[in-house]
Amino acid sequence: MVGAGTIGLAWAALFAHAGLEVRVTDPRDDLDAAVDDALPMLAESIPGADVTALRSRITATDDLAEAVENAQLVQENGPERLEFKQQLFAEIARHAPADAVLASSSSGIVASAIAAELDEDVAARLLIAHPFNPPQVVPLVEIVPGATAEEVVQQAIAFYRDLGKTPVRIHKEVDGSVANRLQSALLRESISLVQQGVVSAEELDTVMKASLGGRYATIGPFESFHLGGGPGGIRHMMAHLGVGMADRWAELGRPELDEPTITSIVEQTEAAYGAGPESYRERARLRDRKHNALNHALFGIETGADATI
Ligand SMILES: NC(=O)C1=CN([C@@H]2O[C@H](COP(=O)(O)OP(=O)(O)OC[C@H]3O[C@@H](n4cnc5c(N)ncnc54)[C@H](O)[C@@H]3O)[C@@H](O)[C@H]2O)C=CC1
Ligand SMILES: O=C(O)[C@@H](O)C(=O)[C@H](O)[C@@H](O)CO
Repeated sequence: MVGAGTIGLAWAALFAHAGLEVRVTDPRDDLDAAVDDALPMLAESIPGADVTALRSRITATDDLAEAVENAQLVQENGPERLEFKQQLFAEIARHAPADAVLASSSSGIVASAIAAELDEDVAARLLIAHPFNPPQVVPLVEIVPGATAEEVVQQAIAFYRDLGKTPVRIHKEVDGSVANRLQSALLRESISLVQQGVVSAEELDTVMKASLGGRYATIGPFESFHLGGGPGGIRHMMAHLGVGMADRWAELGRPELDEPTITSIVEQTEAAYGAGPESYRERARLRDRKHNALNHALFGIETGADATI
């Protein structure tokens, strides 16, 4: 595990819960304390996890070479800067085994860009394995190959599936892959509606949770449109509502994320959900309890070898 921040520590707890020996490396001077401080809340959000058992499988070291020297898979969770990740993977490749899978959690940087200066055999082992925060709760991992060898892609998909995740292979490298692009589109319109005074930030969240949030946890956008068409399905929906929906695209907002907008969104969000470490812990624990209950309900319904959420 390279990088022990929000995502790296969460991955470390999940990997450890799966019985893996995890070596976490990060230059932060409070690395051991960061692991010890994060584990109780992480364990609480992983059904059946035990803090002591997790900690026994996690070794923290500021020596990257020591951390990756025997790794089967390296999960990189460093700062979201291309040059940084290029240098980091060059160093990882120098010390990790020649057959190690090299995965980056990156939200928007593509594997081809990270591997641009790396040898072909290293690029063939490098891919994006992008989680959604928090990785130990949200099922999705977007598997986005670059010049990655097919057997490495398959190895990675199997690894994250065995971890209990829902890996989805993305077939083309685009900034933000799929989930983040969808999230960006939604946030853009959300900010536009709040900026116009149509709803407050908290009211928008309620609209989302009371409609699309639950809907898209159970059926996706296309199945939803299909079922919305009744027996006529998506064919009827396209004829019936498709044109109106397309016309509305021209009306969607393009807000500027300028200082007044940022201030308004921040003030409304903090007024609704608090701010600071204590508030973060309280809201994050609530988030994780609700999402785990949802996971249990959804996975409990669709069981069997080909269960998909
Ligand atoms: N925070 C989020 O919601 C999500 C973030 N990601 C991605 O995960 C990656 C990490 O993001 P966060 O955990 O949020 O960032 P973070 O800022 O919480 O953690 C980054 C960590 O990298 C460490 N670091 C800096 N230089 C390093 C080095 N040379 N070697 C090892 N570690 C080093 C820092 O000390 C820090 O602990 C990014 O690529 C981000 O795009 C992916 C999904 C969600
Ligand atoms: O929201 C998430 O968990 C992921 O989509 C992310 O990659 C990050 O939050 C990212 O969107 C921040 O820009």
